[in-house]
Amino acid sequence: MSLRIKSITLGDGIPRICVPITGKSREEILSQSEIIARSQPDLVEWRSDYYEDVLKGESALQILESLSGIFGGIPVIFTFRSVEEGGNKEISVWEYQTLNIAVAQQAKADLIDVEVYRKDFNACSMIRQIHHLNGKVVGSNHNFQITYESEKMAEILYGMDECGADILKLAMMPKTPEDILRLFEVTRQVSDNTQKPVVTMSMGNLGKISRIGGGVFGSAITFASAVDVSAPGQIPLSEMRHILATIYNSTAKQ
Ligand SMILES: O=C1C[C@@](O)(C(=O)O)C[C@@H](O)[C@@H]1O
Repeated sequence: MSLRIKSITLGDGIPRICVPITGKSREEILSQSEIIARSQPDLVEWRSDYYEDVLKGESALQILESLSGIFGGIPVIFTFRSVEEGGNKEISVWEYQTLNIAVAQQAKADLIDVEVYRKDFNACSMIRQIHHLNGKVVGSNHNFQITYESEKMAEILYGMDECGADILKLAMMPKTPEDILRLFEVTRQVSDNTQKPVVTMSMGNLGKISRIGGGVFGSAITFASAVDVSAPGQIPLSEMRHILATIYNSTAKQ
């Protein structure tokens, strides 16, 4: 059920807070990171698809080298989010594979996000390659329009598990409060039936309750903003800390 990454434990009942880095240039990424590091979140996610030079030579690896220095003991997730799943930059399957494998080889990122249901892409094989390089994987899937039927959501999460992902993550957009209830139900069911941490969120304003309450149903990470949001509905880090401390009676840093 729980997974240890550096000094943090995921999946022990208290959600950990992950803050995204969304700078467009090297300068912006590093200055955001300095600010974020000062607020000491549990994890950070570098959303490399925001970075204008991400696909140029070794630029992404150079940024990761700097981030590992800035964040020290705070785990860093490397994510390239494709346009199809709500990201900012087009990337071919070949470029996506090359980039993620280069990041795994470099071994500066603690987790690599892999879009398990990307079209014409063998995610299971990529996950095996990343594991071979001693990397760890966040399997992910997103829909910014709708919330799938419950069965489909469960299938997606179990499919990531079968494929070998170390963390199973699903982000949906709710149209009704019932959509959020269904996401909670699936989160509870899947997290009870897998050894892996499950991470789910309902996005947008309506879905904010899932970012706060998802941990009660088994979601292991919640994303909060320190400088900029990387998805609709993210709550500022300082507010999130207070709310989580109240709900989970945790000793999380304030
Ligand atoms: O998968 C996720 C979750 C997310 O989409 C959210 O809704 O908080 C934010 C993304 O940056 C991250 O990669």
